[in-house]
This record gives sequence, C-alpha cells and structure tokens, in this order.
Amino acid sequence: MWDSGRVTGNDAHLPAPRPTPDHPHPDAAAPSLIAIEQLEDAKDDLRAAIKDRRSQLDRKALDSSARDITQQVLALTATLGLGAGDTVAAYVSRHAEPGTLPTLEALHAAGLEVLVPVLGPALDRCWGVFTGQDDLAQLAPGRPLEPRGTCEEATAVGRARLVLCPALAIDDAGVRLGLGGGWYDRALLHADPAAHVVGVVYDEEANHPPLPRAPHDVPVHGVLTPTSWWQLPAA
Ligand SMILES: Nc1nc2c(c(=O)[nH]1)N(C=O)[C@@H](CNc1ccc(C(=O)N[C@@H](CCC(=O)O)C(=O)O)cc1)CN2
Ligand SMILES: Nc1ncnc2c1ncn2[C@@H]1O[C@H](COP(=O)(O)OP(=O)(O)OP(=O)(O)O)[C@@H](O)[C@H]1O
Repeated sequence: MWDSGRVTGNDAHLPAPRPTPDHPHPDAAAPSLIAIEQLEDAKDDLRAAIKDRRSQLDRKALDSSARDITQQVLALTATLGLGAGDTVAAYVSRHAEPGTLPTLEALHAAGLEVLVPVLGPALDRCWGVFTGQDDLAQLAPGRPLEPRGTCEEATAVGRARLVLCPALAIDDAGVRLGLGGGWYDRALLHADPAAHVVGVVYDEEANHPPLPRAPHDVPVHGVLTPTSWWQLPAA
C-alpha cells in the first residue's frame, strides 16, 4: 500500500477487474438501455454541480492548488521509485481542473518522460511528449492544449508507470467521474496492468458517495489531491 499518511476510513466494495482491449466489459450482465440512460443522466447532474462549484475558484486558489498538487505528485513519484527515464502520463489542465502545468514542468525537469493527451480526429486516444509549456498549443477549438510535436498512438500510454487522470469526483471503490467523453476509459485499456492509475481531484471531490458506474468505467487505483494521495484498498 502507498499513501501519504491520510486516513480514509474506507469500507467500500472492491473495484471490478480492470478491462482490457480484448475484454472491455467485465460485467456479466449488460445493463438495459434505459438503465444506461438513467446512469448517464445521473452522471450529467453530478458533473454540472461539480463544475459549478469549481467555477467559483479564483485564479489565486487555482494557482496555489496547482503548486500543492506538484508537491503531492513529486512525493508520490518518489515513493513509487520513479525517476529519470521513467514515463508518467498526465493531462494538461484547463479551466478550473486540478492544475497540472507546474507538475508537468517539474516531472520533465526531473528527466521523466511526460505523456499528455493528443486528441486527433474523432477524439483519437493519441499521446504527445510534453517538452515545456512553450510547446503547447490549442490544436483545435474547445480542446485542451496539446504538444505541437509528433503524436504517438494510443498504445504509448503502455510505457507509463504512473497515469494521472483528470476527474470531477472519485468514490472509494475507484469509480471516476470524468468530463463525459469516455476518452480516459478508452485510453486506459492500453495502460500497463502494473501501472498505477491515479485520479486527480480537489479534496472535497474525493471519497465521494458511490458514483454511478457503467460497465465501461475503468476504476482508478489511487487518488491524489492538493493535500494528499492514497491507494484505494483493492488496488
Ligand atoms: N485537461 C484535460 N484533458 C483531457 C481530458 C480532460 O478531462 N481534461 N479528457 C478527458 O477525457 C480528454 C479530452 N476530453 C474532452 C472531452 C470533451 C471535450 C469537449 O466537449 N469540447 C468542447 C468544448 C468544451 C469547452 O470549451 O469547454 C468541444 O469540442 O466543442 C473536449 C475534450 C483528454 N484530455
Ligand atoms: N471502452 C469503451 N468502449 C465504448 N464506449 C465507451 C468506452 N468507454 C466509454 N465509452 C462511451 O463514452 C461515453 C462517455 O463515458 P463516461 O460518461 O463514462 O465518460 P467519463 O469517464 O466521464 O469521461 P472521460 O473518460 O473522458 O474522462 C459513454 O457514452 C460511453 O458509452
């Protein structure tokens, strides 16, 4: 187990086995279309409430939590024994997401390879190597900043020993509520099964009451916030 010393008081049920590209739907019984629609509606309501709360964070709070997240990520990578030459996959934060820009810079400066999403046509799950904020550009309207350099295919995330995923909320079983594109759920099918998949949220979005979970939802193994990080019990 790894954690930064935080007590989670966790008695949640265990995450389901992680799906793979060959077996993306581990659940035996497929839910009905109506059940899926209700589940999507429930997720959308939660997303709206969390985005509304995030929209009230001012620049100072966002910058300060981004710096705190960097400290937590550096402590986590040290605990996992990651260093120069290892690969970490992360995301380029935007709007009021838990900020990652100082983290990306710090990991890059420490000699790690840092992969970030590149969407490509039809929101393809490609990855680019982060080489500094100056190399990031808005390659298509409405999308997060992306590296200008070469785009690597979806399997590139298989190199990562740590994958930091954006999330709006995470429950104690590792269910992650994302933006709603299913990008990370599909991308994580290519992660190394031994990689640590960690969702990044603000403190008040962690330990969320049980989130709606669809068969395609890939659970995370751990949670990182501006103040701590911890492994979920079954990971
Ligand atoms: N920072 C960050 N990067 C990420 C994700 C994320 O949640 N956060 N993703 C997580 O999966 C993937 C991208 N997911 C996306 C999901 C939806 C839209 C989208 O709807 N864009 C709208 C404009 C929305 C806006 O401006 O706010 C559009 O294209 O019209 C874009 C990217 C990969 N990169
Ligand atoms: N492995 C998959 N195969 C097919 N469709 C998928 C897969 N994963 C997600 N989807 C589809 O993507 C859509 C959005 O999924 P979901 O609401 O779980 O996104 P999210 O986890 O919030 O977002 P993200 O993963 O981008 O952060 C759903 O309609 C879902 O059916």
